[in-house]
Amino acid sequence: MNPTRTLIKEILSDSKRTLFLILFFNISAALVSTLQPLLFKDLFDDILPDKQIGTAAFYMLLLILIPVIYAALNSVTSYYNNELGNHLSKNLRLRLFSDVLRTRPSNVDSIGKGEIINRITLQVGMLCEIFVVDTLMSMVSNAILLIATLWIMFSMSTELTLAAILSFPLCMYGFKRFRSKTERLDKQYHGILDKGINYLNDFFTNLKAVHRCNGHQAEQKRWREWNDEAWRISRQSRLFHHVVLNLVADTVISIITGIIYGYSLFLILKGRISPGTLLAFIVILPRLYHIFKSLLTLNIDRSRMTVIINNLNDILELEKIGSGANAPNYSRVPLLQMRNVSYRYAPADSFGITDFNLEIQPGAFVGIVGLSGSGKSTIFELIHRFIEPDEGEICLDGVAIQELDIHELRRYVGYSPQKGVLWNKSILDNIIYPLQKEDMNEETWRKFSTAVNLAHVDPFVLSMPEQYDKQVENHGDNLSGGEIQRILLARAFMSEPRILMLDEYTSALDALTESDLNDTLLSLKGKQTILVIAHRLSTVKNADVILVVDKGRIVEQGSPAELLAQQGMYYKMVEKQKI
Ligand SMILES: Nc1ncnc2c1ncn2[C@@H]1O[C@H](COP(=O)(O)OP(=O)(O)OP(=O)(O)O)[C@@H](O)[C@H]1O
Repeated sequence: MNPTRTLIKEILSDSKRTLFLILFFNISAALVSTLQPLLFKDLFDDILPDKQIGTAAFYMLLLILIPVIYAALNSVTSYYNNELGNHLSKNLRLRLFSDVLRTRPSNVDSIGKGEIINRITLQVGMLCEIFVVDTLMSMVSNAILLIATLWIMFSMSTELTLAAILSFPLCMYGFKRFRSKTERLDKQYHGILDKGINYLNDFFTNLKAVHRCNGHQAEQKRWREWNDEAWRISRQSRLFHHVVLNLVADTVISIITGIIYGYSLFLILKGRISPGTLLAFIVILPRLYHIFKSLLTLNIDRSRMTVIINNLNDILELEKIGSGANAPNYSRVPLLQMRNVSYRYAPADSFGITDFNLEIQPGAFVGIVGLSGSGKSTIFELIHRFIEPDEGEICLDGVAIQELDIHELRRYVGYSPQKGVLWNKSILDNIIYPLQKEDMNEETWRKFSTAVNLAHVDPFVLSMPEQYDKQVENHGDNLSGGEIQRILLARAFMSEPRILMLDEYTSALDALTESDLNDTLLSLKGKQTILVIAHRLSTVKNADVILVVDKGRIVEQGSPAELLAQQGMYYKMVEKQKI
């Protein structure tokens, strides 16, 4: 099953009217265009020799009108082609985007963000253009035109028509051989564009680092290298498409046309065809070969489409996050359990989390501490289902988290991550995300007001001239680290989660603000479960329980006083942080 092809069929199934209109105007244009050679034949064989001046003038008028009508019919066809192409590209993009939304963020990286951007935008556009304009419609219109043209040709001279169509299998053989080469070149061409967009994406994310580290020359070199490669591939591809293919096709066609003209002269001399027939053939032959050429390049277009379709299949086939159907019980704070949970980021990694067993009582305030890279954030990533355990299970009130609706789970369990980024929108929009200002009602404004109070956002926002309307630039460049942390914290409070997971939320805060936020967490104690990862141990000094994680395992567990008395790892960390 090819998911992109199935999707295209699905989308086109509700465009039957447009498809019918395209077919109708195509057939009309084909029929109108075949009249011209017939008129020429009549004019030169009968009307002019008989000196029927009035009829000749009428024929001349028709000869002028036919191309105009043909062009008008083609314009209408193009309009509907365009409509169909736009309908297809819009719906393909919508569907691909919704698939990306349902994909685990780490899986998105397996293709690359830049690559996905390129595929969803440019490649979808190209696919629709090639598919609708060059392939589907070209196939239909050329097939119709071919039938009409051959019918007229046979009616004028069977032997000349047979000679003219002999060239078809010859060209067909020649073009078949080019298909694999086109496919390879197209794959390279799209690959290099993907790579370029990925690089630019990376470059703009690191723009400040480039300036900070004087990386101008290094980046100039990388960009030049990409351009050199892109130029080489694009040159090869264009040379092949425009020069080799066109040259070969046109040369073969010209030779055959020359032979046919010579043969027609021979037939005229023998009295087997009239000069009018020759004239009609002179008009019709280029058209016939144009049809042949279009039908033959269809093969090439199909291979170009295959490359893009395979790229889109990669996106549609990315593993989606499964969702259960159960809704969590918002009226209570749940018991959180991790039973024998193990997870490795990659098979070769020695650990992520190993054999983790944990039971967190409803309403507990839990501090999670440990050395850098010991696996603390991995716990939160597992609970929020960004990753799934290789072994064991995580339960809320005895229900495995996979059985809960994924969106409900993420509302029920709030998560403020260590490396959070802001949207380039206002501070208000960032806090209420995913709500929008126009969606806000009395209830959500109440939640907003509570959230900004709890996160101590007011003190810095109200001192700004634009206050909550202040626009965030470059994902937070115009705000301090501590301000960003408080905005993200307020966002986590907005959904009033039953479990709140905060990863290093005070790392960028001054001691006074940290102390205010510690008071906030104390005030929430018992009302919701709070899990806090912290390197600054002052952040978790009020915790009921401290978990000390080392190399993916819980090595110590107990109240701060108990752990201090044990004089183990926690004790050493506290001692080291004393001034
Ligand atoms: N997305 C990932 N892919 C592969 N390995 C990862 C990924 N994220 C984390 N790791 C690795 O897993 C281990 C645990 O990482 P984790 O982020 O859980 O540590 P941490 O205790 O939160 O560290 P820190 O205190 O520095 O934030 C580390 O060795 C880290 O390099």
